[in-house]
Amino acid sequence: MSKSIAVFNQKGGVGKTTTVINLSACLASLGKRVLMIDIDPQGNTTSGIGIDKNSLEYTLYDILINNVNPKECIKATQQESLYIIPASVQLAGAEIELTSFQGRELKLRECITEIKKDFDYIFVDCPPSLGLLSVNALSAVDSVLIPIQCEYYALEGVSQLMNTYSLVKKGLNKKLEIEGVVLSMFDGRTNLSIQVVEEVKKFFKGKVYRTMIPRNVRLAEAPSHGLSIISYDPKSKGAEAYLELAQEFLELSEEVI
Ligand SMILES: Nc1ncnc2c1ncn2[C@@H]1O[C@H](COP(=O)(O)OP(=O)(O)OP(=O)(O)O)[C@@H](O)[C@H]1O
Ligand SMILES: [Mg+2]
Repeated sequence: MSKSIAVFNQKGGVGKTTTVINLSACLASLGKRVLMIDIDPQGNTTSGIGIDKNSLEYTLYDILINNVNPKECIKATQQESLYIIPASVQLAGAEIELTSFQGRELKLRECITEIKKDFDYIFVDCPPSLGLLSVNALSAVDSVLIPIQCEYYALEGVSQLMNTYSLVKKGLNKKLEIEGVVLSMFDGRTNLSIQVVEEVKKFFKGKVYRTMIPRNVRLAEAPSHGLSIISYDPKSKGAEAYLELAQEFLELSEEVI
């Protein structure tokens, strides 16, 4: 069994990268083989897991543009069973260079098809845009995981997000599903957070994970040490939450397959 998931929301700073790194690390700690693919030119997943973006021989750019074999680009991380295809700022150029390619929306799908059987889960960290890199991600995966930040305007942009999802599902990737919606940066002391939870649940019906990720300063600190939260501070509230999310994710995703 093998599943690929795009972590997608075109709104910036909602917790996509934090979720990719920490959910992947938790799943790896539970014995799964996990690959993260960084398709964001910001390269936050790459640096956040401790990889120096300036010392890379190959990145995702080389797979998409130079036809380098994906297997050559997979790097091990400090954690057992956790791997990454890194990104560099070169990817920003890929968005433009790809436009002249035939099958430009399907380059990442070709990549994932070649390596899928080597992993239990593949998570793709999308950039905060609806451009060609995000379309590549949505066209390549089995499902989409949507992080939503518990703040005012949380649902702003969700209709464009769902529109892009529907267009890709209708055209390029008919099997695409919604994996789940995760509420991030939750603060149970504020009415606003509680109100956002209600609204999001109303909008996404049964798709919202029971586990919510609290606002936790340790989660914000971990990437500057190049570590996931379970390596940086395994006793923190953030680590507890992502471990619980990993367990819930496993229960639900293995049910669907
Ligand atoms: N639960 C949390 N508690 C505290 N800080 C958090 C939490 N989740 C994310 N952050 C912080 O909020 C900022 C945005 O998070 P993150 O980078 O994961 O969002 P993103 O959606 O990937 O952003 P972008 O759209 O720029 O790629 C980061 O500085 C991150 O460390
Ligand atoms: Mg990010």
